[in-house]
Amino acid sequence: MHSHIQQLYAIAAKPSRKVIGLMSGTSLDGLDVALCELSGEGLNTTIRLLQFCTVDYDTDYKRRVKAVFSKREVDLQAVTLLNPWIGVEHGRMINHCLAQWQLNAADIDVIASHGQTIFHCPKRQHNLADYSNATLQIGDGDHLAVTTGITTISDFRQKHIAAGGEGAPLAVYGDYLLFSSKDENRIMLNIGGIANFTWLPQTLDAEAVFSSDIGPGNTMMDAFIQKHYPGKYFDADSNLAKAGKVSKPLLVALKQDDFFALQFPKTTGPEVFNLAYLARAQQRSGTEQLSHADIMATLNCFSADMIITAIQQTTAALDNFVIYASGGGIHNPLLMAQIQAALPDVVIKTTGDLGINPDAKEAVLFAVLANECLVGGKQKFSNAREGIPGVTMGKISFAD
Ligand SMILES: Nc1ncnc2c1ncn2[C@@H]1O[C@H](COP(=O)(O)OP(=O)(O)OP(=O)(O)O)[C@@H](O)[C@H]1O
Ligand SMILES: CC(=O)N[C@H]1[C@@H]2OC[C@@H](O2)[C@@H](O)[C@@H]1O[C@H](C)C(=O)O
Repeated sequence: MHSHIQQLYAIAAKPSRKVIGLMSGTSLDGLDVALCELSGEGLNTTIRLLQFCTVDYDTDYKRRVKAVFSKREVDLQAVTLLNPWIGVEHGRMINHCLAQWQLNAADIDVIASHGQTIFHCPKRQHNLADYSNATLQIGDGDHLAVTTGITTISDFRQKHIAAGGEGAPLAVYGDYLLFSSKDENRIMLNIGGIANFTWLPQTLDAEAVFSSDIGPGNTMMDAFIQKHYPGKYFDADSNLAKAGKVSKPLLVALKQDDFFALQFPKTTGPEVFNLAYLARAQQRSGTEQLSHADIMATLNCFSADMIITAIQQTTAALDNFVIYASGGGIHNPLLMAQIQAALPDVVIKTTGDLGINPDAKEAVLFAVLANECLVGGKQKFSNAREGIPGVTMGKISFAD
């Protein structure tokens, strides 16, 4: 047996594994690094979040990635150069975290890397008969493995697409395994650049659970701030949005998109929900002259309303469910207040109440997927009807 396969075998046979989960999302704010200890597999998975940090991207990093991020036309050389460059940069960031945590590469069993999505394109978006659902994450796993000296599992989304899914959201796989409960119906709501949710009925019925994107979370608000307030990245504490007034005509126009009429599950990204989308809605509604504050108030309300509608559609016949929120949007007080006001009887907690720091939740998800890649498979979780194939995801890169 090759020593690398032997090493994987040994890791899989351990009573518990130390996995670093990585997530770099659509907000491009930083790399979320979650050191997890996992044991078991499938519904018997147990996890402890040992360490978490977000390594902020500097202006130069953001500029490089933004040059190719969610754009139809880019410099192909830039994409080719960024693929290994991001792998190495993420590797260096992990090395920095390990030093801070006073750990060595040898203390870690595997890294689980999401990479950086630069384009997400389900079939209904490109509409080209010869092509399937497609998504592209860069930040190559081999470069991460060599830079850190740690076996790396990466590029999780391609298998999902190969097996019939849209490549996202993958949250359902981790949420179902970690957060399903016989005691209550749960909505796991993640408000990142794009908002998504997982429905976890207390029946634990694998055929009924699903996750779906909802629409914009922070992405349009962030893009607006970055364009009009150079040097700022988001509307801290919703201060600008709070100073404005929601424009009803603009809000109505923003909600007019075929995406919202589609059944769950569905996926989207900043390729759709961006400043061009806002400009078209302003033009249609004759609201080009609105103040920045009014536009931000309206974008905030747009994100909140679509989240509220998605939750109401999913839980229509139920009043006993709890929302567990995560993602950067939970730090946006106006957004959260609007959701709570529309669902006054619903308890909104965070994944912190379930032992997982809400800022770390997505990085933790990839650690769970890596654990499933190594030791899972006995618990066949799938729902082909909902585009949730029962497959193992991730590609393995060795460090030498
Ligand atoms: N204090 C705050 N006030 C308002 N918004 C905030 C605050 N802190 C964070 N945010 C929002 O959270 C965003 C970061 O969210 P997060 O890290 O979940 O994004 P992501 O992981 O890139 O997203 P995705 O889930 O789409 O991949 C920021 O860009 C900002 O919009
Ligand atoms: C293609 C892609 O990177 N999608 C992300 C993005 O960020 C939020 C939402 O859009 C979600 O669909 C997904 O990430 C999470 C981690 C997921 O797959 O569950």
